[in-house]
Amino acid sequence: MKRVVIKVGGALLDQPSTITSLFAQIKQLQSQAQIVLVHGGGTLTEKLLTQLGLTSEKKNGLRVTPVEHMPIIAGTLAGTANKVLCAQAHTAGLAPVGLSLIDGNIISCTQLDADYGAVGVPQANQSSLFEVLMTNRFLPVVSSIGCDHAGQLLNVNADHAATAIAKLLNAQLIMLSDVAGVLGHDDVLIKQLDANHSQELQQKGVIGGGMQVKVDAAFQAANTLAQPVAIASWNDRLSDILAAHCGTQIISSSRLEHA
Ligand SMILES: Nc1ncnc2c1ncn2[C@@H]1O[C@H](COP(=O)(O)OP(=O)(O)O)[C@@H](O)[C@H]1O
Ligand SMILES: CC(=O)N[C@@H](CCC(=O)OP(=O)(O)O)C(=O)O
Repeated sequence: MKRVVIKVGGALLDQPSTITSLFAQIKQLQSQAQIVLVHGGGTLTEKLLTQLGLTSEKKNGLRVTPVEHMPIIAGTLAGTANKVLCAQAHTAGLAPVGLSLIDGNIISCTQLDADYGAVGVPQANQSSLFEVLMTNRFLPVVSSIGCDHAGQLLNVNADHAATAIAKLLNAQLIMLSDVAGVLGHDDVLIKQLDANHSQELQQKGVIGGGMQVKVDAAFQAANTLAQPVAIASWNDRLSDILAAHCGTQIISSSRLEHA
């Protein structure tokens, strides 16, 4: 059966009707595909850190994470964000199983760089837990909290986590966010984006912040999987995204060479 990894940004948590619609579509899609949902929670994390009087800086789109912030970040991502989504999936008649990257040794992580603190770089590791769950029609709902060899909790960007999971499962990857896809000059939606065009737009600052991280992660996945990755809006229909009728298709280098 075809496999699809769907990544949703954490701002989705503020859109209850969109969550309801998305889970209804996931339920339908489960008859044709094995699905894993990977989620972020950046906005929720930011809100709680601010409420606690802590400042949080982003560097190249990644949250610099002092080790002492990790209990709060693990709480929002693997706790609140994960459980709210699982509860909504349950209400939609799905059978969610909330996981982090640590569970079942799905993804191994190393620390990115001391300058970023407890930020992890994820790598595909072991798929057996996913196989068991998906074969039995459970919906894995995965947060981007990982750990290193020594057991230190790490904050992994959720786009990076989704890419590692798509590679692990050799799955089609769909990244859903609060925009129609990658926007070019004058905010016009780019339907197909190749590496050269992306580099040009990044240099001009047209693609920036969180979208830069997402696009780079999508290229990594597209190149490894040798198939396009979709970046689209969570208001688009999943069937339309899978048919490449909306959003941006991130095109792998190998596709270009063979085009
Ligand atoms: N060229 C671009 N096209 C679309 N969005 C962009 C672009 N450049 C920067 N962005 C910003 O990136 C955001 C999406 O990234 P991010 O907030 O990290 O998403 P998510 O939390 O869903 O992973 C958009 O809401 C937009 O503000
Ligand atoms: C290292 C890093 O950047 N971690 C992210 C993890 C959450 C995330 O990626 O959430 P979204 O998908 O909603 O942006 C963060 O702390 O915001």
